[in-house]
Amino acid sequence: MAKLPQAFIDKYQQLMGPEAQAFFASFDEPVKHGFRINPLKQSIPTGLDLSEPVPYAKWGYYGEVHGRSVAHQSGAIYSQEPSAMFVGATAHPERGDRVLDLCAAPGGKSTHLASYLDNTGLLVSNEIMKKRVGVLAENIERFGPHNTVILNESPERLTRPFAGFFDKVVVDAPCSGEGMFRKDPEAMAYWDADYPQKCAALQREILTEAVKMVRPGGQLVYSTCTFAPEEDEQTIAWLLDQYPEFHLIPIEKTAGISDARPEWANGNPELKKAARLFPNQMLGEGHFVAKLQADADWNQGAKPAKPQQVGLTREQQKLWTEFSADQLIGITFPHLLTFGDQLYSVPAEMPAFGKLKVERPGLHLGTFKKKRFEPSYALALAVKPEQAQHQLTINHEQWAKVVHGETITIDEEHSKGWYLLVCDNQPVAYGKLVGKTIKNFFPKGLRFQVYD
Ligand SMILES: C[S@@+](CC[C@H](N)C(=O)[O-])C[C@H]1O[C@@H](n2cnc3c(N)ncnc32)[C@H](O)[C@@H]1O
Repeated sequence: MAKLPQAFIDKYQQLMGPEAQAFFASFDEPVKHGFRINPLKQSIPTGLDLSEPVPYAKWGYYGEVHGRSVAHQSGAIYSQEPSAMFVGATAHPERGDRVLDLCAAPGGKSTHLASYLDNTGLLVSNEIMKKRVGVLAENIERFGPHNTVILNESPERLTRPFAGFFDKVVVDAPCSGEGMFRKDPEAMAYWDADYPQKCAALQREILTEAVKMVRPGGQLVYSTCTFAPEEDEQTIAWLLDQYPEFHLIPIEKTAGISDARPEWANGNPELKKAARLFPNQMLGEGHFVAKLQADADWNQGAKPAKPQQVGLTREQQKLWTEFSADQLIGITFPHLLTFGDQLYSVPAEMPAFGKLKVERPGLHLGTFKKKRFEPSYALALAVKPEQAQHQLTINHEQWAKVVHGETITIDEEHSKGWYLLVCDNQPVAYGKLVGKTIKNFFPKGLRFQVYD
């Protein structure tokens, strides 16, 4: 039996009454796993069990995929707990939208939002913690979107360049994590009876900044993975009070997802429009999700920064043009920018970076070396096999060597140069062929051993 904190038991016993027993019992049930397939990739990996779709989440399935599989490492799937999928499904960006994921690491919601955008519009994926932004960048680069900027900023410092800028702002807030108790019992060690109230104070600070970046008539999606009313209904009740220009939009609820509980806040019946995901009522760990729309006169007259200027030196342009003409088919990157010797494709609508802390100004295309261009791992994962002029299919054993940083040899000779390495129909890296040997360029920091 899960050893839930006594103060937690007392609190939910009082809030839920007879329903509390089923809620507590659900903490002894097995964790429900899930994954989403990546629509930005050309094909679905073979061998996945797609028999149990998550009914409310486009691309979502119940089940578990191994972290050291080709499907996972190539970004063809993203492992995500099923109730967390309800956040992206609720935000549901349209093609061409400008979207901000304000609290983004490790990237579950961002990759889902990128799936909807389908390489159109702009996704700004932000994470305040330096030590978490690296894994966010890794996960996004594996997923392969072309239109994503990754920042490492506080919400407050984003509000100037992005004033009234976004069609959709997602705040997947830091919270007391009660919905993590089953998956990660250590989350209970951080919890005490005052923790939800402390988190609620931080959530209000974050929301105060988030609303400044919503365009007139734009939307805000707020979510937590906790059950605490202080952080859920009460936070939204506070928001509606502070910002009468924002209104809750009803969310379609299926598969055991239920209305939020006005009686756990100030009784405002509007709060029912938000959603509660309880582990005893649906197949997932638990979440709270609210969707709000701003009035058309909200943030009228706000002035975001002008678009980022781009451009390359003549030598850089020549090297990139040669590389892309030789390597890429039907795929262009018109807004190019270098940071040092690193080449990036910057989404066209991105406001000027100014003094923002930038983890990735866009899709990393590669590195300019003396008189040559070296493609990046991120580019390999952002290209579909049909878009690659030169590719080599490798088998699982060869893939295991590539991700471990070893060279591999092939049977036939091909012309010397860069090849997109493809395993199970998924691009996995670029390699440089010399004779029958493929030199390894798999990033040192990401190397791993497939077999124990
Ligand atoms: C629930 S997690 C986000 C999970 C992520 N959206 C996903 O789906 O993978 C909340 C994030 O908020 C970040 N955070 C913590 N304090 C913050 C603050 N003051 N402002 C903005 N974000 C903060 C945390 O570092 C954490 O990565």
